[in-house]
Formats: sequence, C-alpha cells, structure tokens
Amino acid sequence: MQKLNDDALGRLPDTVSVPRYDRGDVTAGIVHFGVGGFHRAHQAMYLDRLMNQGKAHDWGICGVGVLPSDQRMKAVMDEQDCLYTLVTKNPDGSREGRVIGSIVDYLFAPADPEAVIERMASEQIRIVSLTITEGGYNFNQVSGEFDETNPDVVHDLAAGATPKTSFGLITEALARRRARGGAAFTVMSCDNIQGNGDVARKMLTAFARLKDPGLAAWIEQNLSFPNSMVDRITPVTTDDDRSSIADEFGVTDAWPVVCEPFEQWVLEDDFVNGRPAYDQAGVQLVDDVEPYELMKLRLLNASHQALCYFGYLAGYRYAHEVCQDELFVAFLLDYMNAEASPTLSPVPGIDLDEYKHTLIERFGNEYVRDTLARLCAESSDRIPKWLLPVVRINLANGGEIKTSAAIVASWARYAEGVDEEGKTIEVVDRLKESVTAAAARQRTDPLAFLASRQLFGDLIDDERFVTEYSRALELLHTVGARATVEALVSPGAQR
Ligand SMILES: NC(=O)c1ccc[n+]([C@@H]2O[C@H](COP(=O)([O-])OP(=O)(O)OC[C@H]3O[C@@H](n4cnc5c(N)ncnc54)[C@H](O)[C@@H]3O)[C@@H](O)[C@H]2O)c1
Ligand SMILES: O=P(O)(O)OC[C@@H](O)[C@@H](O)[C@H](O)[C@H](O)CO
Repeated sequence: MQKLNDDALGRLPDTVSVPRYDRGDVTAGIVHFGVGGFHRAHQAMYLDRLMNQGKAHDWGICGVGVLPSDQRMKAVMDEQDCLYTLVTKNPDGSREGRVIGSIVDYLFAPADPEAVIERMASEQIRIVSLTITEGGYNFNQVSGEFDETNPDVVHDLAAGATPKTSFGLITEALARRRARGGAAFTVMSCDNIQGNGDVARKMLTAFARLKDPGLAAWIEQNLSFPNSMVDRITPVTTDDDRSSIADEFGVTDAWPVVCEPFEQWVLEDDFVNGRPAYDQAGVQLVDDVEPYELMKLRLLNASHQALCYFGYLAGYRYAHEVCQDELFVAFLLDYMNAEASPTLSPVPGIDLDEYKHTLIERFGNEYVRDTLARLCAESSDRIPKWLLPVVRINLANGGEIKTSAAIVASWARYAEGVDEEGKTIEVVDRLKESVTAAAARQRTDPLAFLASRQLFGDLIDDERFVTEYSRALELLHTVGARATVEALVSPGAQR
C-alpha cells in the first residue's frame, strides 16, 4: 500500500478529498508551536479550507516541535511531505476524510534550534501561533505569575544559552527582528486558557524582561496577542484509526487525526502584521472573546472534568459511554444549569440552553471515542483554571457549589490511583507525585487533598465548600461513584 505523500495525492480514491491547490505555490507565513491532534484538526484545517478557495497561499504553516517526544512527528512529517488525513466522525456513523495540505514544513527544535529561530526571524513569518498546552506557558496556578524556576526556563535565561523552550526560541527570534529593524509578528495562542492571548502576552514579556528589559518593552509596544475561543473535540489517534484509514482510503498514514464534525473558532481581530482571511473560512472575528471563552471553558471543558473521574470510577472508559447514561447526563446538566450558567454573561448570538444540550450530544457521539483517560490527564492544570473560578464566584454570591465540590472530590478519589475494582489507575499529571501522595492520606485525613494551597488556594478555609466536598468524598469511599452521583442529582433533573 502506498504512503501518503505528494506523489500519492493524485491516486487517492474519490472518498477522500485532497488539496485542490498547488502546494508548491504555498509559502509559510505562520510558525506554529505544538503540532498535535488539535492544531491539525482546527487551525490547519481552516487554512486548508481557505487555500482550497484559492486564498492564503502565503499563509502556509511551518510546524515546530520543542519536546524530545516531537521527534516522532518530525519523522512522520518528513516522510509524508507534511500531509495527513483528517477524518470527521459523524454521530450517525458516517465519516469524511480529507487530506490537509496547509502545513508545508516542520522543524524539530532540539535538533536544530537555529533553524527555528531564523525561520521566525524572517520577514515572511507574520504570525506565531501556539497549542503548547497549559504547561507550555509556565505560569504559577495560584499567583498567575510567570514561573521562572522551571529548569528549562532557568536554562534559557542563562547568558548565551541556546533556547529550548517555546518562549526562549520566540524571544531570540524577536531580538533578531528588532536588531535588523524588522517588523514584529502576532503571537496567537489557541490553547484552552482563559484569556489565552493575555496570558501569552504576560508570560512572553515576563520571560523577555528577565532576558533583556529593552526587548520586553519593544514586545509590549509592537506585538499583538489576540484572545481566542477554540473548539473541536479531537481525541488521541489510535492504531484502529490508522488501519481503518488504510482500509477505506487505500493509503498508509502514520499519524492521521480524527475529530468530531463540530468546529468553532472565535477570535479577536488584533493582528499587527496581517492575517489570513479567517472570516472567509468560518472563523468568527469579534472585538471581545471573553463571553465565548467563559461559556466554553466553564460549560464544555469543566463538564469534561465533571464526567471523567466519576465516569471512570463507575467503570466507563469513553466519554460517550458516560453521556449515554441518563443519570450522568442529569448530573452534568445539574452542574451546567445550577452552577456554571449563573457565572456567565449573555453570549452574543448563542442560546445557552441549546448550547448545553448540543454539548451533551457532542459528548455522546460514540464514533469519536474520546477516552476518559485523555480527559482525566493533567487535572492540576485543568481543575484550577476551569472549575474553581465557578466555585469562587458561587461562594461569593451565595450560589450553588454542591456539584462542583463533588467534582473536586471525584478527582481526589481518582488520584488515589486504584479504581473501585481494585485495578490500578495510571494518573497522568505533572504534579502526580504530590497529588497522589495527598490522595493516599485522605482515608484517614479527609482534607489532605484539598489542603494544597498551590492548587486550591484558600478553599479549605471555606466551611460551606469543605462540608460539600467532605460529604461527596465520604460517599465515594463508602458507596462508590455511581451511588454518589445518584445521591447528588436533583430530582427531576434528568432530561
Ligand atoms: N484535543 C482537543 O480536543 C483540543 C480542543 C481545543 C483546544 N485544545 C488545545 O490544544 C492543546 C493541545 O491539544 P492536542 O489535542 O493537540 O494534544 P497533543 O498531545 O496531540 O499535542 C500536544 C502538543 O503540545 C506540545 N507541547 C506539550 N507541552 C509543551 C511544552 N511544554 N512546550 C511546548 N510544546 C508543548 C507537544 O509537543 C504537542 O505538539 C490542548 O492543551 C488545548 O489547550 C485541544
Ligand atoms: O486539551 P485540554 O487539556 O485543554 O482539555 C481537555 C478537553 O477538555 C479538551 O481537549 C476538549 O476536548 C476541547 O477543548 C474541545 O474543544
């Protein structure tokens, strides 16, 4: 069977669509850090759509990987001329395959940092975009300030060091642009972080200030950092995905991407050095993204946390299994209606009730096969950012917190690392050591987990929160996850 690459494009069956533009004409205008599943299902797809309309051919993407593990993506990109298949899985079981051609180059920073820096220093690059996960920004969870103690950051800040981190590489490229009298570029974060552009601005300038205060001032004056809300559920690619693509489309793709059909990108129109005609590809350009991002982070992402630990402990392994269970759906709607929604402002053009029900349908799409393991990972980056703001607002306003407290307790129970059948849970978290150690003590010291001020700030001092949290944790320990959810769901809440 042939490999997916430029030569194979003309020989693919009609069931898969291919770029209708000449990829030889496409030049890179964007450098993107973090070419994982999501970037390839989202930004790269929007650009491919524009390129198919005959537009944006000077806005190709040069991908960059900074982690040693990105070596695998580098090998695949080199073998496949940066092409990959994007497979959209519909809730009725049908699917569409499309080869995406908008990524035109891929650089692996650990092997050649100089190439990455010089690429970004070149005038051709006008946007540097990011999906480097919450961890890539190096901020302290409680203070929100730049964490300069991270060993890679310490390395990058040393005089004369060759940078390893995204911000180290970007800062060096900006220093060269400034020294050469060139224009700045836009830094566009596409990560699930509230105020993602503002956070990128704050962290990049904090890093630059430690390196060169003059450069930091130049960055503040010359760069823009648009905020955005990005949405498309993109699970981890599996071997089954690879083999079904080979069966159906007759090509070997070493790293395809699968995703749901839903797509949304709401973006602030704040670009200092031009941008592709995103609006002509379905992107909503707005002046203020905040209402959209709060809606998405508190209803979609926090609901993922609401369903993943309880669902896993109850024996489920996929998001759709949890969302096809009426009891869990009632629990999710309780969280969304009674706790998340009161913290949101009206969102222009969006009916929130409809949005919530659409979320349940999206989560319930059995063909997407999003694993609970993906949603349970890196909880210490997610719970403090998505769920705890909801808790704090409701505590201050006398609002409901019962379900949110139970979700935090379900994380604490999950972090014990053993499920209800005695099987080991592989806890994936950059703070794994401390969270699992705290969880291991909670059978005798029920507030051991909540005591982390690094994660929970002063929540342990709030009597109302502690009462609800302790009750849920006690139920989880005595009757298990399903019965705890049963005890928590409001009568009549099931849809
Ligand atoms: N998967 C989704 O459904 C989805 C949807 C919306 C937004 N997102 C956002 O995209 C991000 C990436 O998700 P994904 O599904 O592509 O994950 P992924 O695991 O497929 O890819 C993660 C990418 O981030 C890079 N990365 C991780 N840590 C980094 C660091 N410290 N510095 C630099 N690069 C780093 C990796 O090298 C990799 O390229 C998420 O964290 C989220 O903010 C994901
Ligand atoms: O990717 P993360 O770690 O930011 O969050 C996990 C999921 O909630 C997230 O990936 C969603 O699937 C996504 O945000 C949907 O658009």
